[in-house]
Amino acid sequence: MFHKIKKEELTWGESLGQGSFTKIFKGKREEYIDCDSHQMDVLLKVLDHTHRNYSESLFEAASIMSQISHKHLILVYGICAVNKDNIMVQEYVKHGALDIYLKKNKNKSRVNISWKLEVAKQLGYAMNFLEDKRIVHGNICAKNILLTREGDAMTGLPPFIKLSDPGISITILPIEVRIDRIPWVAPECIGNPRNLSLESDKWSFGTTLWEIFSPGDLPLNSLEPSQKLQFYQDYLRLPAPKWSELAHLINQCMAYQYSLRPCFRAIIRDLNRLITSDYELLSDLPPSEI
Ligand SMILES: N#Cc1ccc(Nc2nc(N)cc(-n3cnc(CCO)c3)n2)cc1
Repeated sequence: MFHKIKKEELTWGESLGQGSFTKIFKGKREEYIDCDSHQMDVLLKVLDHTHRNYSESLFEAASIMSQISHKHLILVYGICAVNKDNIMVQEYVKHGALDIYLKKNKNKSRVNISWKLEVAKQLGYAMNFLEDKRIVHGNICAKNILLTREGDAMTGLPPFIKLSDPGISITILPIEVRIDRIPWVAPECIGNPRNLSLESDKWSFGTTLWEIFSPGDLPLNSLEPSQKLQFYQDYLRLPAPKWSELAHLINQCMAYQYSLRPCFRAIIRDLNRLITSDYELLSDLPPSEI
């Protein structure tokens, strides 16, 4: 399951925003290594009191991430559940969530094509690891990608990302939330969330690729819920990026027929082809032209 953390071990820091049904805070965790104490930066993900009924799902998310270890998966130290509070304690990732980082840096030369391809490839490695272990994540999106290292084009140091926990499972969330999460939630999961599978993670990966390469836009952000539903009923596609090979990979992942979606080994191979392809032609285009 997961390690139980005592409230006394934790010191609360600044609020860092919120996830779905959770608030996140920076914190410190006191821990004793060979009987002298160490203070470690942690991220405290607190379930909203109004959604205490979801605590089991938060614990399930913590448990899944605690059972596996991979360099591109977030490290979860454990859970602290005292009286009304349900808190997931995880490693503090220096640069926070990718969706916010992309918005803040959308015209910065640092966040260029090779930077984005490197991030996409690392996410592919994390997903391939989960696929090999038959573990469904269920909430792949740029908001759940955390940036450990920004990278530096000058020294050729690549960025480094970690995939966050999935949070409250889509399988217990109301239909309104599923519709609101179109186009990240795969079509087969809208009618019946129990269709959540390794294949639906591939769909979400495609949407996340679109996010990474869009200049900080949110896909279908301007659509009403009913229009989002119609988007799926009409088998529509996201606006294709100009880079046709990238558009092709996104559309393969976002195949309405889930058996046609490529495995992550194939996705990584295609990403490597994009990396070695003549994208130099593209790299002097402004990001919005990709
Ligand atoms: N300014 C700023 C700043 C904000 C956050 C962090 N660090 C951090 N570490 C984590 N382990 C998780 C998250 N996190 C962010 N958003 C979510 C909700 C969606 O998962 C989770 N952020 C660092 C700097």
